Amino acid sequence: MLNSSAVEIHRLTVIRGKTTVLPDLTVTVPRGSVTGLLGPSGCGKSTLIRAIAGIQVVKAGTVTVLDGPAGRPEARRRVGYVTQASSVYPDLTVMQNLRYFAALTGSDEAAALEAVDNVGLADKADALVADLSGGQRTRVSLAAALLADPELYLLDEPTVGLDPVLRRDLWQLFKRLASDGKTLLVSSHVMDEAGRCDRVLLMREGRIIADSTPDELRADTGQDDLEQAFLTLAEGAA
Ligand SMILES: Nc1ncnc2c1ncn2[C@@H]1O[C@H](COP(=O)(O)OP(=O)(O)OP(=O)(O)O)[C@@H](O)[C@H]1O
Repeated sequence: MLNSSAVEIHRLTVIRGKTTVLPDLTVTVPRGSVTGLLGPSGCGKSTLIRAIAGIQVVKAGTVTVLDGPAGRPEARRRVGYVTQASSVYPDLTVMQNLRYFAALTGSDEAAALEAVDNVGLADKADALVADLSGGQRTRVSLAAALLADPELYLLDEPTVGLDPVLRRDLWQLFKRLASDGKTLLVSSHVMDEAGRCDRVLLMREGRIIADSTPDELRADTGQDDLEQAFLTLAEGAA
């Protein structure tokens, strides 16, 4: 039987340089839902996502992804990892990139066009990736990930710098993917994005200070505004 968690992390410790970024972190990510990883810049969100993607050296603890160790070759095919640093070819156009990724994944031209449309880049289909903004490049990477149709999406700040309409559209896309049974872990430092998630992990200084639904967060802190809820929790944790 499938484990109900797509990701299970037990007592993870990660040291980067001289800093203990994740001191002793235990958390799970439920399947078939959108989990937000929220917290201020530098709190360790990217490091945690890297550990789940299997590309982070870990000092101690275990990271189980889709019922096996993170980073094993079979898991890499089933996990779509979209980073802030774009992983597409700058000297190709958006569609040329997507055709390339479509060929790799056995998808067709229609699927490539649909992926470009899904990330709101139809009007940039013929633009060189080198000429796009950082947020647009991230979305080209996201479109490439969509073509691979992974079970688990690890999205590191996919909505950074986007206007409200595009942000809303992307969150609707994430919801659709989750309703198709995909698992999404989406990091952001914008607290109002927490309200769009099924579950929210609030991080501060390498620790999870809340693992909850948005409604539970509001009820537990007595704050309607999730930014205020975070501040209440952060003060309590300090
Ligand atoms: N290559 C590195 N070497 C040493 N320390 C690093 C390295 N990369 C990150 N760090 C440190 O690890 C900590 C966590 O960084 P991380 O990128 O995981 O945070 P984050 O929450 O994703 O931040 P942001 O929202 O700004 O991307 C920070 O204190 C950062 O300075």
